[in-house]
Amino acid sequence: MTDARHVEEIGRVLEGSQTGRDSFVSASWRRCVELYGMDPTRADPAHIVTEAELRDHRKQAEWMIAAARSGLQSLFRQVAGQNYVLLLTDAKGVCVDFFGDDLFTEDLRSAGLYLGSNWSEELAGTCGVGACIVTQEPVTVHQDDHFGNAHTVLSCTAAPIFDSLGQLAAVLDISLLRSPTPKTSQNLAMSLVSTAARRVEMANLMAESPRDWVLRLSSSPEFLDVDPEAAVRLDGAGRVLGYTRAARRLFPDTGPVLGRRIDEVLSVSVDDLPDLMRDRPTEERVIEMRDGGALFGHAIAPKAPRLTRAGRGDALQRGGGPLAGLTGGDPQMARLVDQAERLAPGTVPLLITGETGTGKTRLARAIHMASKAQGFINLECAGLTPERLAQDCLDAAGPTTLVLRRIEELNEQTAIALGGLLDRRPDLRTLATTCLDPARIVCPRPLFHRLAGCVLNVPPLRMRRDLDWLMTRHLRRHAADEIRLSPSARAELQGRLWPGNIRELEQVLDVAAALCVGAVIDLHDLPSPIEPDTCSEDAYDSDDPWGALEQVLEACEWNMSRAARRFGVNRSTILRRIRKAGLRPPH
Ligand SMILES: Nc1ncnc2c1ncn2[C@@H]1O[C@H](COP(=O)(O)OP(=O)(O)OP(=O)(O)O)[C@@H](O)[C@H]1O
Repeated sequence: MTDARHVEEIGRVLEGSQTGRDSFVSASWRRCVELYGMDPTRADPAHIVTEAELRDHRKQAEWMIAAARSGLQSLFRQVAGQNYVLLLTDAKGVCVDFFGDDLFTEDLRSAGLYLGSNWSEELAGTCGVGACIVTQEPVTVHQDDHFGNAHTVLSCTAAPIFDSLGQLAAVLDISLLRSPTPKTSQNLAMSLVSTAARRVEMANLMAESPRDWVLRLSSSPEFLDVDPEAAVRLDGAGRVLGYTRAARRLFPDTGPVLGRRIDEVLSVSVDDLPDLMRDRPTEERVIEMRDGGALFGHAIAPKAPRLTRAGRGDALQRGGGPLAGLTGGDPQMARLVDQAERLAPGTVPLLITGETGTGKTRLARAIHMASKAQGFINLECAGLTPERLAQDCLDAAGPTTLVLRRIEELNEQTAIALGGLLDRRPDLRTLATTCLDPARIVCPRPLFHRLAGCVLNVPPLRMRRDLDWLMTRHLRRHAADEIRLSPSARAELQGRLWPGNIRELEQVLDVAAALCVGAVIDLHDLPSPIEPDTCSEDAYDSDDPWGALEQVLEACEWNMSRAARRFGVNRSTILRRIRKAGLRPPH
């Protein structure tokens, strides 16, 4: 349609004619002229908020950006290569997160499709985001559905995202710079964006609710546990604390639902929740609906106060203890902690291996605390003389833990003296640490075997899945006030290689906490990453970094972009390497 015909059609709609447009489009055109005084012939430039305003918008939408990010990433993966761009706007229409193809950056900028652009109807005229904010429903605003001539090449499909109190929180928009003429060509986009918005609401509700019951609902038993349609959050008395949009539609229309008991709005009571838990087959977890239909329910019980590790059941039953606090659920660390807990009370000498800063000494201390030994001697092997060794050990009587840091640095005389000391003092239990592969430690073999009764390997930070937990815990413990990381700073840190491991992480966070103004550490507050350390050894072999591909992918939960950042390559290289290595993501 030419510009003149578009303007002429808007004129006819204003006079009350039906031109075959969707009614929400005609209504929006009328508002554009009559309420906002807009002129469709004028090609207004995109409305971009200032840097400072954008920071404010992003800050207020921080929780939503964090909840939406992985949903947006997976949606962007689904449409990759098809020229779609994804925008997440806040409830005011300002774009606070953005995914687009770098190849089209210029085109996207000139169409106003980038961070900070304001797509509210009163500024941008009829458009996907604006219409979605007004109608609070998913919409497609296709080509000349747009009010202003500047936007009639675009096709925008947008779905609303609601917070758990039922308020509009954000809009997820998927836009095309060039699209086929029929509007129906965007039906698939509509389905994708609506599904993504539903999942973001679900993720947000789950993240808010660790101490509450969550009842997830689905119309099909097959999808109940994997991709439910709706969810409600309940307190211990069964009162509704929050819900997703789809759940709200299942409740009666009359009056507010928040604070009411679940049995007043659905045919299920708090006492039924245990019967709807995962140990029952999905098809048995039926909830009769008042209209005669049925839904399937999945009740998730409140989490116990803080589960720090995903270890084995029996290990969990042994409870907290000094070792449990070493991991936030990383599977490798959980196994290590489990082994350490079993070995700690005995007298077997342990050799703790791992790159610099991974926490070997910290593990040694925790093992000592979980042991029966009373005395604790902690010695650095570099420069250690036989006299100093003898002197320090003389002072300790009774069962004593002797930590020998960096055993590879022990000189020959001290190694001989250590052998003699261990002969004389059977109550000394050694916990030796090393950055080297045990096979490369130069030390008399008899002594080596006396030190390495069992080898415990501490994983490097880049292989750990509890990086988020470590960051949050360090900030909480060491930074003054309530300092948090912005989503972009967190994403940047998640992508680093951490050659200095936890020690480096702590330093980076301390620097960032000191530099940031206010309570949020942003990207520019982070010091640059340091070069890989020569002590970082075999696990990340610089001759064959791809040998660690599968481990890195697992540590990144198969997030290709994050893995790409860790290797310092782009996503397509990672994909090629995955194919070459014949790896498959876990289901
Ligand atoms: N599990 C953990 N949780 C939190 N902080 C940790 C953990 N492990 C180590 N750290 C912190 O990381 C830093 C380095 O730890 P540690 O000195 O034990 O490393 P290391 O492997 O012995 O290093 P090196 O080999 O260079 O001596 C310390 O500040 C320690 O408190």
